[in-house]
Amino acid sequence: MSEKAQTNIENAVKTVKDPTTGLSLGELGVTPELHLDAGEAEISLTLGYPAEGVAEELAGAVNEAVSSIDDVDSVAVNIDWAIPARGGANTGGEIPGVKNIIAVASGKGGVGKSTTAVNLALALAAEGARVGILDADIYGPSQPKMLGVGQRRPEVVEVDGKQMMVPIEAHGIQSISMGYLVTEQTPMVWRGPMVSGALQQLLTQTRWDNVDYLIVDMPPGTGDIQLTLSQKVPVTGAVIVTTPQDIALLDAQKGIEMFRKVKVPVLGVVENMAVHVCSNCGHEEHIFGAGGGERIARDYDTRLLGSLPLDLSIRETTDSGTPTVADDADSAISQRYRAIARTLGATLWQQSGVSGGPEIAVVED
Ligand SMILES: Nc1ncnc2c1ncn2[C@@H]1O[C@H](COP(=O)(O)OP(=O)(O)OP(=O)(O)O)[C@@H](O)[C@H]1O
Repeated sequence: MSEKAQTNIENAVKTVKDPTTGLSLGELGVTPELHLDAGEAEISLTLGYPAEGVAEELAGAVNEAVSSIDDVDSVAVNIDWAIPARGGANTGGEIPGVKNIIAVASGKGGVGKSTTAVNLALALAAEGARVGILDADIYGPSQPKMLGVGQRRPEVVEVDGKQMMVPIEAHGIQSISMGYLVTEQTPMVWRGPMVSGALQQLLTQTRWDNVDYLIVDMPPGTGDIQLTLSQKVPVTGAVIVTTPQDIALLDAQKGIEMFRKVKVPVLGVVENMAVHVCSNCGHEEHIFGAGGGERIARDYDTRLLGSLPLDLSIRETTDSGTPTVADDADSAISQRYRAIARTLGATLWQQSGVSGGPEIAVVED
């Protein structure tokens, strides 16, 4: 194949739009790898986010862009991904075996933060990433139940002379939780002082196995505990979960402001329980109000990553130990979680390397 045909192919591929970001592959900095043999073109693309759900669509678009080029008789497209490590935004140091840490937080309890965190973790895995989840909610750890692994105890192994916990695998993701370490009988008064030390221990003494994304299910609220955690943990970015009520949105704003103070980039907002679809007649109703997530994302110069409906199946599946995405990764609701997961991955990929990160600086009001 001529050099001209090769250049034409490269140029054509670079104009193709990535379905997740809407940006062209050229704008995303993706360089196609070409193997040309007579009229046969084999094109390999490596994205920086897990893209299982859109790989076929993207391959089709590349195929279409290239097949009309002179001298090209057949096209084969391979889509793959290699997730870069973006490092932490503060001085907590790296966590062995973890590339990116994403804190999932909410200003207020009960908005569905843990449900969103676990389904997001499973969605990232369904999209083709290696994922871990760390349940940092010491007062009400819910991940063991949501993942259906109850109060199991992690195995402890020695690595380089150090005692390390082996995460508990469930539905294809690695997990560690305060719930594996404390029992319901652990007195509440012990828990407060334990928080920061215990979390640090969970982070540094867990033998994460080659994780692209570690989702941290943060304790609810924006008090001192959360502030300390966001400073101690080398968080790459944060996701804020909110419901559309004004009161929840106000708390979500506090969450965004908290992460800003400690210079952790807010990757976006997830609006949970955004709309109720009647299971009898299909009527849609915004029982908690409409457009709140969009508004807060706009006001705070971040993005709405997506919305989830108030849906009985989310509660039933997640509360029974097989969260929505693990139950059926292709259902309409799972597709929503997966779209959020892709956008999240792509946002992190495109975030100019915060690796090494700025020095932590708490901005005083
Ligand atoms: N979109 C949804 N539709 C229906 N039920 C939901 C949805 N999201 C969460 N729930 C349910 O709401 C309850 C609270 O959710 P969850 O425990 O995730 O909230 P949380 O914000 O993490 O709470 P806390 O801050 O108290 O830990 C759970 O029973 C969960 O199954």
